Amino acid sequence: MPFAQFSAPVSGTPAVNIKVNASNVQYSGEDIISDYLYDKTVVSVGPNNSYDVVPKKVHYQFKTNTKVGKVGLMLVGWGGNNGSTITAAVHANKHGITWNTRKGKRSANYFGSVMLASTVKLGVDESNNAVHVPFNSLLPMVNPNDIVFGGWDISSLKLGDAMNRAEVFPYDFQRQVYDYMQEHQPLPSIYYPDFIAANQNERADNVLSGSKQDHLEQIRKDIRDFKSKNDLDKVIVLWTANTERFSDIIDGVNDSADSLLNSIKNSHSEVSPSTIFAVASILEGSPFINGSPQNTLVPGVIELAEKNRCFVGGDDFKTGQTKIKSVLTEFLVNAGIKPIAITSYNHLGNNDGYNLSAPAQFRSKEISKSNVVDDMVQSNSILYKKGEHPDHTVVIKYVPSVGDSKRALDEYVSEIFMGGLNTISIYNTCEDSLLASPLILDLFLVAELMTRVQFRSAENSSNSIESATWEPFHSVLSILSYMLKAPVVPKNAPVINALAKQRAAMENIMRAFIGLPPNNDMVLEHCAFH
Ligand SMILES: NC(=O)c1ccc[n+]([C@@H]2O[C@H](COP(=O)([O-])OP(=O)(O)OC[C@H]3O[C@@H](n4cnc5c(N)ncnc54)[C@H](O)[C@@H]3O)[C@@H](O)[C@H]2O)c1
Ligand SMILES: O=P([O-])([O-])O[C@@H]1[C@@H](O)[C@H](O)[C@@H](O)[C@H](O)[C@@H]1O
Repeated sequence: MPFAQFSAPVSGTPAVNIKVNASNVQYSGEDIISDYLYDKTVVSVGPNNSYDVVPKKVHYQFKTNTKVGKVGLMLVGWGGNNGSTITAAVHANKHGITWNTRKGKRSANYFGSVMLASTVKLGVDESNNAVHVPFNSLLPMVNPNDIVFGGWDISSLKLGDAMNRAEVFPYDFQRQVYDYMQEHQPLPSIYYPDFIAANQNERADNVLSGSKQDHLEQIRKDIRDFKSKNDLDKVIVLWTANTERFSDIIDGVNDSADSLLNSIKNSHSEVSPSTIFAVASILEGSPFINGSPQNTLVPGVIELAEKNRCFVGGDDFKTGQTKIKSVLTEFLVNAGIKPIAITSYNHLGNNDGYNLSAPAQFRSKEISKSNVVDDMVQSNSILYKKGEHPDHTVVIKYVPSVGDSKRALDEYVSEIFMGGLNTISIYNTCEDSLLASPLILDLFLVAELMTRVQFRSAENSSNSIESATWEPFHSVLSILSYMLKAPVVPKNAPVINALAKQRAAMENIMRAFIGLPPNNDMVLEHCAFH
């Protein structure tokens, strides 16, 4: 069977054509079917700290459809810094735009996207040297240059003017993409002032009237119209609008799918705009991803997604200060060093910072930024007693003059050998939107891939795997965790924030889809004398 040409990574590197020649992998029509033995080590802790360890192999089969199709991405908050930045960047990559800066000519790229600008070790060559390939070449993925953008904003600015307002790109770049961007007009959106900072009112000139049910039906219609107008095979909806306050979780209001749908019908005040977008997306069969910290994915949304076998993911893009925290804390704790204080301060001057200058919106961000060390701390009972954790403080200040060029200052104080103390201080100028917007692509690309994957397992059955039914992954896409500060996971699943573990999970799951074992870096080939 001629092998499907996977989409080339668009940053100018040549297309990579991976074909796995093994008895456990079949290329059948449009599908890649892999037979996979999942290694699981079951541990039983007995008396006197005795650990009984049983290695197990669980049989899975994965089926990945290789037909990518034409896919749309609808951004909520399209006219914001992230939304306008990613749209402009895709236009620039698509049209090969270069621009002049004080440091010389610059070309479009996708740096900062783990799928498009990072590599994975595929295996070793005949001399046992590692062979690395672009992450997105492991499986067929959307070429980002082909993404059809759409979306909503409570601000009516067209995307060219929104890009100008964002002040992220230099003039020589903006002038070259302006006309492409002005073709994009955000659709009117849902605006409930109670959920975002009052200071956002000044830009809210593009809002829907009517009841919450009217809003739900309008957003659903917008998704349908966008899909048919652009002749799309599927649409993914991603929230990159302002941070909302948390919604109270109330029995009978948003604790179940039925109660949530009923609350929307009754225009209950506790149903947020982002939750209505999530419900609309799910009812239209479009995956919904939350790039902000608020609890959009209330229990009613999760249940609705599960009932409709539709994907949801979130929360809050993990970009600069928090991404480093999820690496540094893992390094310290795994080195047997005990962080006792983590102080994260940052100031920024963009509209996100303006919105976060309000207490309720800051609280949402404080929560998502504060829980990121929990799994690493809880993994080491030598350093931390049960319930013990480092002092962890998050401060965010709004300083208009720095604009999108957020400044992050962090201090890590740790207990080291024999009562010593170690202090690590970091000053990080994170260009907020240039770090966050590539993650919009990663969330989109991985979520889209997952819509084409089914699996079956015989783990909890005495029947053969062939008699098991193919099913999609759980609706809550925890595989997206690497891109998110506060990963939402299926009920009873562990929350993993350690960045290296998150990346390894994403890589090894995709390797399993093409029948390859997990990467382990043991390099035993190089351990012999001869
Ligand atoms: N580095 C980053 O930029 C970064 C990192 C992590 C998370 N985030 C989060 O991503 C989100 C967007 O960040 P940004 O810098 O683009 O912010 P932004 O303020 O520039 O953009 C948000 C946009 O959403 C619009 N908006 C607000 N409410 C809306 C609604 N109900 N419907 C449609 N549009 C609405 C606003 O008009 C604005 O254009 C924020 O929640 C932010 O906290 C940003
Ligand atoms: O860089 P990071 O910590 O991942 O995330 C950022 C925060 O540091 C910043 O305070 C906030 O304004 C941005 O929206 C973003 O959330």
